[in-house]
Amino acid sequence: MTPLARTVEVSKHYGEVRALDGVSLEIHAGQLVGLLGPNGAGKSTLVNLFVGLRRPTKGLVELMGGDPADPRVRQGMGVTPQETGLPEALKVGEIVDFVSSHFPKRADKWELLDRFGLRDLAKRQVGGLSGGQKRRVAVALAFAGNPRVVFLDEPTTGLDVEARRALWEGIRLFHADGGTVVLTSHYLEEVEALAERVVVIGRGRVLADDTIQAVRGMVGVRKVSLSAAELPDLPGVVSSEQVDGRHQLLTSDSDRLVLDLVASGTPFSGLEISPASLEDAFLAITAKETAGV
Ligand SMILES: Nc1ncnc2c1ncn2[C@@H]1O[C@H](COP(=O)(O)OP(=O)(O)OP(=O)(O)O)[C@@H](O)[C@H]1O
Repeated sequence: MTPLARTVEVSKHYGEVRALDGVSLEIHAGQLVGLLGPNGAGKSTLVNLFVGLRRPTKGLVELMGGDPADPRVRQGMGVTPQETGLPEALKVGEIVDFVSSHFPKRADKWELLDRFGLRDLAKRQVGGLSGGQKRRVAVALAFAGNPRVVFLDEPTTGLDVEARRALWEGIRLFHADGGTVVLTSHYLEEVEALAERVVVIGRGRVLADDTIQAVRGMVGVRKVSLSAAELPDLPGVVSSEQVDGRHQLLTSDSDRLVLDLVASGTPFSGLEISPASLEDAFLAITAKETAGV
């Protein structure tokens, strides 16, 4: 099956900065894909390449079998960039009319506003909206041309829990109708709530491309912290550092680590075990990858 969007061995450099490094990815029709990664991982760069806002330094990017910079190809695509500016003097309904008028297959305005819980704001001037309301309008606009595929770069940034859920619902409805969605996020919870497939990006590379369950297992590392003069080599440790005189070890099997530590006879104190942050988990995946595990 021809992918709806794909990159083949794509690299993108900004001067000395290598934002993407040999990324090959296929997005198929009907998929809801989450691009997950820490700050600076390359997620926005990848989205910008897919939607034709940037050109790759090396490699191939295709959207619906064509060049993403081609206006005919772009008609089938919707995007909400990470940062958007909306004309403050226009009303929400007017902006929807304005944007959808650029597309041959425009979405029904009221249906679109309902989908994203925006009907009550239709007659409000954008300049008077809260940051979260503006963000919801910006995301809804990605759907104004009845696209086949939408790219949403951190769609729920700055939204409270209720607004986030309303937005997720709008995205789910589009997907349930057969639409394809690619969204970026820092939050595993967000990707978990929406996506079936997760692509973990780190330092410009694809670190994992799997189901949400598999990625959750991969990032299910724990942080074991303790005080000890010196630690022996412990199996299963993916990274270790000293913070404020304490050892901090990341492992996917903290029970095993503690048993090995006790068995080694090493004196220690102040043992604490906590779930690792996603940031730590990414580091762990990166460390595994570097070690070729
Ligand atoms: N226009 C630019 N000029 C120079 N460097 C850039 C530019 N855009 C991005 N970069 C760099 O490329 C790398 C990847 O950035 P990118 O914005 O794609 O990451 P990201 O995963 O979207 O991060 P975030 O989650 O913080 O938005 C970073 O090191 C960033 O500083």
